[in-house]
Amino acid sequence: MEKIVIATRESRLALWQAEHVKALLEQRLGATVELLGMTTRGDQILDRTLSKVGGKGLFVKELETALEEDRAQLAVHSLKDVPMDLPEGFALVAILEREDPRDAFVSGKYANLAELPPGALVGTSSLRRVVQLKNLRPDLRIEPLRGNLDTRLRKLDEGGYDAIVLAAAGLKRLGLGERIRSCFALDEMIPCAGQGALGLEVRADATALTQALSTLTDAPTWLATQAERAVSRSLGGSCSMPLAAHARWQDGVLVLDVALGHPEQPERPLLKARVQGQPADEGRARALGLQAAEALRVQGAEDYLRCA
Ligand SMILES: NCc1[nH]cc(CCC(=O)O)c1CC(=O)O
Repeated sequence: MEKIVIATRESRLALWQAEHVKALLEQRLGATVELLGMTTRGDQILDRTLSKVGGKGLFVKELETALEEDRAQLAVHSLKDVPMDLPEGFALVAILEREDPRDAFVSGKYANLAELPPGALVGTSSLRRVVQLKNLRPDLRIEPLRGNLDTRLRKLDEGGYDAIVLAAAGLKRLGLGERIRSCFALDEMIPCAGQGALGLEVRADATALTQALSTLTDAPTWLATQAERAVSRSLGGSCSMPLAAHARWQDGVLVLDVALGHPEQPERPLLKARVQGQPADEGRARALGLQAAEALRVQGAEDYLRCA
């Protein structure tokens, strides 16, 4: 196989993930691999919430341009940052085994959410986390928090917040696991679709590379994330939608938990559903996702989504 160039964002987490995939390609495929670091629009815009400036696609577009121009052959993404439908000409060809998918509670003074005093200030810019936090603790004040992981931790340490909520996977990958005071249970703070998993994207016409990379896919993660992403896709998935979808394997059964909050009135009740099944292939995993989306519609999801 010829040399593979991986296009990657330059945040510490993105570089870690690209290096991780580089090592995997070298070990498992005997490939020669180089990294091409680049800055995306999503990395540059730090003063506004992502949902207001164009959503998930902001982190992947520059990488796709590099693939298009053949400056790189592979893009490594946090799956949760990848739009539900890729632009024409690109394909998600492998999904690697998932890290811890949970959200983490990070704080100097407090060990968990229950310990926070009334009216405490929590930092997060994710609408999904906002609606679930409000549902668990209506008294909390929640303020925006953006930037890469190091920036967010610094803002906490400088005293800007009583606590912040971050993906456990990112912290663990960067060796910052000791900053986690506690993890939320998977059904009280349901992760977003794809959280903790890595997705490999190539040009749709890269047949040989697609074949080689597909051997790296972790089948249980692939099926679980297909179910999760189908929920988002069905409901018109975007960053401006406070949607949580997480599927986990329990004794051979895939249990999919979903929750939807109101994007402008986070205090409105969460719509929640759980569906389960034993999908043997991608199509049936997606069908499980559609079933969960339908369960949310029955509860009035359309009404919540109208203003999004
Ligand atoms: N939205 C940014 C982002 N994209 C991926 C991760 C962490 C790693 C992962 O979930 O795979 C994070 C940080 C966070 O949400 O706290």
